[in-house]
Amino acid sequence: MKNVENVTHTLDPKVLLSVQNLTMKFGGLVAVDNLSFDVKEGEIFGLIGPNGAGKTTVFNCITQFYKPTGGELIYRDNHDKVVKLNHIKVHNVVKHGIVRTFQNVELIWELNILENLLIAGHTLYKSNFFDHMFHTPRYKKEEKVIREKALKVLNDLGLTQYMYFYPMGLPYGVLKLIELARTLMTNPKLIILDEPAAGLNDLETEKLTETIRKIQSEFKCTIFLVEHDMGLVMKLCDTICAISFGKKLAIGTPAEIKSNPVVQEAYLGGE
Ligand SMILES: Nc1ncnc2c1ncn2[C@@H]1O[C@H](COP(=O)(O)OP(=O)(O)OP(=O)(O)O)[C@@H](O)[C@H]1O
Repeated sequence: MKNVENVTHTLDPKVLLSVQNLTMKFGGLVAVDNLSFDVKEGEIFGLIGPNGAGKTTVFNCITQFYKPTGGELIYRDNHDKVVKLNHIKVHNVVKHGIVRTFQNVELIWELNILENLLIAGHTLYKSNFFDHMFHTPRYKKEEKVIREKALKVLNDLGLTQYMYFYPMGLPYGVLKLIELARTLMTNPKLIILDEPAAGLNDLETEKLTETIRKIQSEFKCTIFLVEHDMGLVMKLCDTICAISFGKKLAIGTPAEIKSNPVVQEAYLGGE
């Protein structure tokens, strides 16, 4: 029998992820309703909408945490292979170059920052249990490569000074940057950020904006974010898709979305 994870599909060369007629129902509730949009390779794409609009559900469908009720998610992976994410198992999504952060900081509090990054890099290991048990040359070589990568990522994001600190007690803004650093350990193509600026002050938000831009340009990643801070979304995103009750209201540049009367109505209720 053919393995469905290996079936190839077609996709416009400029597009990294194509969300096609995505629908997610929870019993009688339609959280995402026949939603379609494309995320272009290398862009910063924002998904916005009022509370309960279905934004997190879209994320959860892309990462296969939820299996969509309907529609297709077509994606060009880090081996340039076009795959249908619906066929990928949730634990294999990261191997295709998709990584996400959550609304709350999700670091391992018992490990220092460097160790947190090393753990995140484990998906890159090719060595097996035997290699790990007996610290074989293959294991030692991989350890060295992953450690060098972690040190480089920390340096590139200006976080080297925190390398041996434990997360507890570090400023929230720094923890958010460390989460971003951690996502880079899996060599991602698509980074999904769930409300990255939530809980940050203005200065921290400014630093976060800079770091996201750096990740886009220097690490050549595509960024897909959900964010309630409209200032940040308008400043950072190349393309914005606005949704309400799981349906698409509009898609376009920040200026187009800002001046769209349907989007204004959904946010302000026509006031
Ligand atoms: N696992 C679930 N079971 C049942 N209903 C759910 C589940 N997950 C989400 N929902 C419902 O789906 C709808 C969309 O929720 P979702 O969390 O995707 O919205 P959101 O746009 O991310 O909201 P917020 O901005 O408040 O985070 C809501 O009505 C929510 O209650």
